[in-house]
Amino acid sequence: METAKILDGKALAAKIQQELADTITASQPKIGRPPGLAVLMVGDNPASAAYVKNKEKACAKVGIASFGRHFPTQTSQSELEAVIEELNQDERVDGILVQLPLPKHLDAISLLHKIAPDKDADGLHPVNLGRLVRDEPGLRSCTPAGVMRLLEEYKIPLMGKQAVVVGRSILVGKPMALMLLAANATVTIAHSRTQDLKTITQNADILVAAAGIPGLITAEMVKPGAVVVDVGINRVTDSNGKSRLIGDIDFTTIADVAEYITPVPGGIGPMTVAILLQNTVFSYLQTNSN
Ligand SMILES: Nc1nc2c(c(=O)[nH]1)N[C@@H](CN(C=O)c1ccc(C(=O)N[C@@H](CCC(=O)O)C(=O)O)cc1)CN2
Repeated sequence: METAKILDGKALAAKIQQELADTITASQPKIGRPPGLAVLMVGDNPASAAYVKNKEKACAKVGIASFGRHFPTQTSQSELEAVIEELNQDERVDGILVQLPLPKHLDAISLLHKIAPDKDADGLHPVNLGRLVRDEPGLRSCTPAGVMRLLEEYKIPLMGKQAVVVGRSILVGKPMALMLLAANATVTIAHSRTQDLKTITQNADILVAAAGIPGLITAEMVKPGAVVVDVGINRVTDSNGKSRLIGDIDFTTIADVAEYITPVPGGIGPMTVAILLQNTVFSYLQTNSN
């Protein structure tokens, strides 16, 4: 087998961002304001701070106004709920998201419930997850929707294929499985308690690694010719003290087995941000459609 073809999320994300910028330029004179996104960040997690900065930079690039707020670690649940309620009422704001993970004393799920479903830029509100379960239009979770968009761009067939999702988080694993199912794949979800993971992954035509465990998927766990999507974003420190980002798969060896593969960085990460912007513009256009 030749070396796998790269599913280039960075290039596709740039294309989506350009399309969104054009849509905003065309719509803004009629609507009278730009789309707005509010990213709420609590505490000082350096990775989260970098992702939030990245999201705000991407917003500025396409013409989305940022209404982000940064709160100290000790902020209470009720203070955050009040801010979300205020943003729900703010007509300049089309999308709201709470950057995850949150400090331990906060209940993320109950905060997500407070976001107005039509401003739920992350697609994590129960109403939007329900719409996904029922195959109805709605705001979709950014990372899995980014995976689907990338597979579509490269015309990867999904109908009737065996898809295995490793990971069952509400952010990625569960919505990912539902989206693959909606595309008529036969879906298996594996997780930390799965026995004999290798036997399951070896059967996958489409393998999505979203377990948050660096290098979990190795070449012998991959079916020759499979499409391997790496959702992992793990920062590790080399023996020489240098920090770098790696995914959940052993990229170098799997590239010799798979037909398509996503890199980290440059794969699903940029797609997550592109879909977030897309969700915000979708809400903006929906709100102002009459
Ligand atoms: N509320 C949310 N919280 C979190 C989400 C999310 O979708 N919604 N996902 C992750 C973090 N994340 C976005 O928030 C995210 C992570 C990584 C990237 C990205 O573009 N990564 C680059 C590399 C960046 C680097 O060098 O560090 C890449 O993969 O090429 C974007 C978004 C958890 N929290």
